[in-house]
Amino acid sequence: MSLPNILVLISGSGSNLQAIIDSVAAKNLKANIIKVISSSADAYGLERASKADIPTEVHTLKTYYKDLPKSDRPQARKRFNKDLANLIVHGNIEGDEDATPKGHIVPDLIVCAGWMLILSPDFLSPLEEEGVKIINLHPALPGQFDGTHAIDRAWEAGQKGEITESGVMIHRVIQEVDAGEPLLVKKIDLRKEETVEEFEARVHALEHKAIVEGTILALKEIEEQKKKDNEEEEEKSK
Ligand SMILES: Nc1nc2c(c(=O)[nH]1)N[C@@H](CN(C=O)c1ccc(C(=O)N[C@@H](CCC(=O)O)C(=O)O)cc1)CN2
Ligand SMILES: NCC(=O)N[C@@H]1O[C@H](COP(=O)([O-])[O-])[C@@H](O)[C@H]1O
Repeated sequence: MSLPNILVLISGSGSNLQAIIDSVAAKNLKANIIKVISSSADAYGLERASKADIPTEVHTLKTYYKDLPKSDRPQARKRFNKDLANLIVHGNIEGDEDATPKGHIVPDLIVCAGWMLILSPDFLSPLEEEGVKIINLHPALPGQFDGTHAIDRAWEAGQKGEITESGVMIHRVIQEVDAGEPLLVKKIDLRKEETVEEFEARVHALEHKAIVEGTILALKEIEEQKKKDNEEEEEKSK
């Protein structure tokens, strides 16, 4: 039985990518990491991937924005998303099916592990058509602090006594940011006496568990769906 293939999207340090790499190496997470794509050329996660002999690509928005007037940025961002989808589905940004590199693999699952750009329908729709599932790690509870700087926002709310708990979640990626169905939610208590750095360290430790468990859950769902599809095909062929 071949292992499922995952592609990881990152933008920064890649500590969650490292948790996935380590879990694959320990054969806890039974999957192939076929590629890491970073939205930043400076992401340390690229080094983590290279050290693990995982192919990497850099796909930066600023490359598309270069020398453009701000009024042209929406169109450039549309192109950025389309090209990223083509890169993942066809192995080239043009989407040229005749130029798909030999041995190119379309992932079963994309894991957003600190990918810090909102993915538009120009990306989501082609991947959905290809049957590729996408999950995201977000350091907050469902509906609590969508978007960026969630850890800082949770800590500040805790300091004000507005909340007593936060958490991390692995959720399906839909157009509405951080609003996709959660696959996994892990809660964490907020402590008044704690600095934001101390809280952040506890959140990251929780993330590193959640990203592995959430990826395993997503892959299990994919495998179960594939089995069901195969059974339906067999029924039809009788
Ligand atoms: N369509 C979706 N795209 C993404 C989702 C999602 O659920 N749906 N999750 C995010 C990850 N994420 C939080 O978990 C997140 C990351 C970044 C942003 C954001 O506002 N990005 C800005 C740029 C911010 C910056 O440069 O500091 C932007 O894209 O313009 C929101 C949520 C991944 N994508
Ligand atoms: N909204 C998305 C978001 O805030 N993602 C956050 O980016 C960090 C990536 O760390 P890493 O690069 O060390 O894995 C993580 O804290 C993750 O929750």
